[in-house]
Amino acid sequence: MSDSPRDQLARQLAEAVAEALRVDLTHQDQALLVVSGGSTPVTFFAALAACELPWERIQITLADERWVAEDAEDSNARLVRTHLLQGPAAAATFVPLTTADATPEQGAAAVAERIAGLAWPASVVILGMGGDGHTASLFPDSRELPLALATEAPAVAVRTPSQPQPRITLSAARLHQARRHVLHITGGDKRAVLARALTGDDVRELPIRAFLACPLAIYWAP
Ligand SMILES: O=C1O[C@H](COP(=O)(O)O)[C@@H](O)[C@H](O)[C@H]1O
Repeated sequence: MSDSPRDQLARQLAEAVAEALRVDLTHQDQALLVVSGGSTPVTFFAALAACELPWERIQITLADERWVAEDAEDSNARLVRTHLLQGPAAAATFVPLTTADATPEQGAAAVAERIAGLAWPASVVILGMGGDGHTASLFPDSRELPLALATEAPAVAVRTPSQPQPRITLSAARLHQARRHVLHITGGDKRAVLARALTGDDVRELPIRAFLACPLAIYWAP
């Protein structure tokens, strides 16, 4: 791996996540890791896959997903399979957020049941963030945002005008069920969005605000 600040950050995050999983596995049989999709986590996934861990005792799921086929270019599950579930890490149990149903509304109940059966609280929830302040698929312009912020259901189907595909997201309540929360972001633009989020409290304007008090460990590089 090269030594750019983003690569260094990815390695530091991977080491911290691996250590958190090891600590939790000293007192529980299975540990759950919730990861985000998008472009930011690729180097982190590769760094985590290289860590020595009892992978067969680790469950991995996603914070959110586009309702697309698992082998689609923009599938978060595909990203996880390609970059994280490699080598010994392939022994982890990966729980995707899509079903064969045509829409997320049709598949949400089955996904919710699948998610509820995992080893909560998660050891770590790793969130990403978009330039609009969305995290997971909690988008400011989504009609389902108030539901996803308020419901106790594990997963919510989401339609978002700014996004080409329908999506499914873990609810804010479910994402809160973790021992540790991390925000993994890069670049000056996202730093500025985070700074704006820290100075206000309207969660519907910048949904990342729902997690700022978790507490949230910030992993940022230029
Ligand atoms: O759409 C999504 O975007 C965010 C941020 O992605 P990035 O490409 O800017 O890193 C991501 O956290 C989320 O899981 C994903 O579905």
